Amino acid sequence: MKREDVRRVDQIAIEEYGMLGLVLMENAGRGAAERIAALCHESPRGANPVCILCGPGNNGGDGYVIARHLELLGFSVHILSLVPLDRLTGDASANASIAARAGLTIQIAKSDEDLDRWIADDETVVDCLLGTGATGAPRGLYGDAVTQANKRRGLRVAIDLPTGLDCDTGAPAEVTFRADLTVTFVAEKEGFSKPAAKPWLGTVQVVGIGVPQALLNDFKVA
Ligand SMILES: NC(=O)C1=CN([C@@H]2O[C@H](COP(=O)(O)OP(=O)(O)OC[C@H]3O[C@@H](n4cnc5c(N)ncnc54)[C@H](O)[C@@H]3O)[C@@H](O)[C@H]2O)[C@@H](O)CC1
Ligand SMILES: [K+]
Repeated sequence: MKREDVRRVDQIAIEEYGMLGLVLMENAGRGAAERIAALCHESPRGANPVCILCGPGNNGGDGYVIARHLELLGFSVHILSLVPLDRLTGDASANASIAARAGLTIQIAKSDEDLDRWIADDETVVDCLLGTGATGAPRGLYGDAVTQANKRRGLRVAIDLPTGLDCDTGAPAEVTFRADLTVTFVAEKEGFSKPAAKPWLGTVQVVGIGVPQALLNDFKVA
């Protein structure tokens, strides 16, 4: 599915079907947390604790939901946000605020040194940095975070798509998150089928976010 179409599905679910963005994000985050937990339990590299890297948009918002559900599933979780929480908006801000009030550990990384210090070598790293709203190669601290994550020995899980991968063309940026598992929402993104994308995706699992079948049919999603 093309980036534009998958974003339209979210938009139509909200604007025409009256679904709440928060509900879609909850479904996305909960589904992803369950897949991450299953992977950690079955893989010898599946470490607990889990480090969740959160970016500025709704992909970051998914990360706060994932953290809350992983804690409920018995994981020790910490969140590294690349932006101060007061810069978040909408559903991402709401979920960050819930996570903060719930006492989840949230650190704000301001430099490459922070990232180096705070991402442990053997923990599972979850990439909620950039999703379908990304344009171009990861800039600044986003590139640094991907580089640091790729150096670690633990499992890596990308949420919706690996940061740095162009989801329409499948072309990786010079710095692209190298996932063992990509949990993607609604449908596989168009670029995932391209040979260039394969080394960055790992196993791909699709998680539904609860939008009605009628809407999926309009976009020819099985
Ligand atoms: N209601 C919805 O729309 C839903 C969205 N979902 C999640 O939301 C994601 C899309 O969220 P957004 O549209 O907020 O987009 P992103 O979360 O991808 O964030 C986009 C923002 O990141 C920054 N950015 C863009 N390119 C960058 C680059 N190359 N380097 C550094 N910073 C960059 C810009 O500030 C941009 O506004 C999806 O991938 C999915 O994970 C899910 O929660 C399901 C529901
Ligand atoms: K991501």
